[in-house]
Amino acid sequence: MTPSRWSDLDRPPLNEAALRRAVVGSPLWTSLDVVQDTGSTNSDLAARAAGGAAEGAVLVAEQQTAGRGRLDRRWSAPPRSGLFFSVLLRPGEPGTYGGPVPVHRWGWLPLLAGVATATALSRIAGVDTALKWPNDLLVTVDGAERKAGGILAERTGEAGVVVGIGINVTLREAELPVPTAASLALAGAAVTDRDPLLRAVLRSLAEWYDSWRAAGGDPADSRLQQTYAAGCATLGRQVRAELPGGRELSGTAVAVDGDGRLVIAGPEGEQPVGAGDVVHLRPAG
Ligand SMILES: Nc1ncnc2c1ncn2[C@@H]1O[C@H](COP(=O)(O)OP(=O)(O)OP(=O)(O)O)[C@@H](O)[C@H]1O
Ligand SMILES: O=C(O)CCCC[C@@H]1SC[C@@H]2NC(=O)N[C@@H]21
Repeated sequence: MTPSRWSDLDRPPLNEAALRRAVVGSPLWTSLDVVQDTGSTNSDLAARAAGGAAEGAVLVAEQQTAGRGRLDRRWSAPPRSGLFFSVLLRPGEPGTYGGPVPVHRWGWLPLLAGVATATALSRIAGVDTALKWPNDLLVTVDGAERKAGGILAERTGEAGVVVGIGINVTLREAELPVPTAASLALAGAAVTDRDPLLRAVLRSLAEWYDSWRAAGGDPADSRLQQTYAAGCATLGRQVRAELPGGRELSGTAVAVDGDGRLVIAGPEGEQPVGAGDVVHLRPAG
């Protein structure tokens, strides 16, 4: 058997038809497509959004050749080794519960996606994840916190946001793109079959998005803020932020505010920083 046949056995394809049956028509999700190979699902879905795609479109790739992370970083992983997908949300359009969500609240969307993913992974795979603000999913492997997933939220048009989620599922140590990365398998996940993992994450995402919208985007009203704070590895830690203009801010991360910004308590008092700023976590201890 050739190596590629081995990896086929190891990493079966997603079952697009079954995923579609399970997901489309359930609350929020209006379409689901699996593509074999593309640059970035975030870029592709943004193009579809510009063409008028409805809220709730889901685009999944078996392989990405130009996966993107926050702050212009790359996201790379071997074909079928994880879940690489994007969803289209339209918080700027009126919804079931009334008017659009005010734009200043949209900073919560990547954090919401982190909470939804962490909740689902804990429930279905028994993996405990911590959230590194704003949107890294950390797992603990041999006592060290390592990144098993990331979220990239990008505005599209006036009313839309594409939320991209990357989760390392079956990557082995030798395949990790950076030594600080990890996978669910390395963290001892009980489930590494990507179909049920994806279904669980999408179900959880729909539930959290629904309650956030029902609360008009106020994270305090929808349990989101307290759930995020409880699962956030950044809070209580020493951080260093690089702000626009080359300024630096060091202090303790004390809260995440109503707009999703990290509040840092430093020598000059408390200051919120946004997801566009670079925040480094100082090692624990
Ligand atoms: N599959 C992947 N899994 C984890 N990280 C990945 C993956 N692909 C690319 N990366 C990139 O590797 C880097 C590692 O993430 P990590 O959070 O450790 O670094 P960082 O954000 O630069 O750290 P810090 O902000 O604490 O200085 C990130 O830039 C991330 O985008
Ligand atoms: O770590 C980060 O900064 C975010 C990584 C986000 C990766 C996902 S994979 C699916 C979607 N498409 C992309 O190009 N990026 C996101």
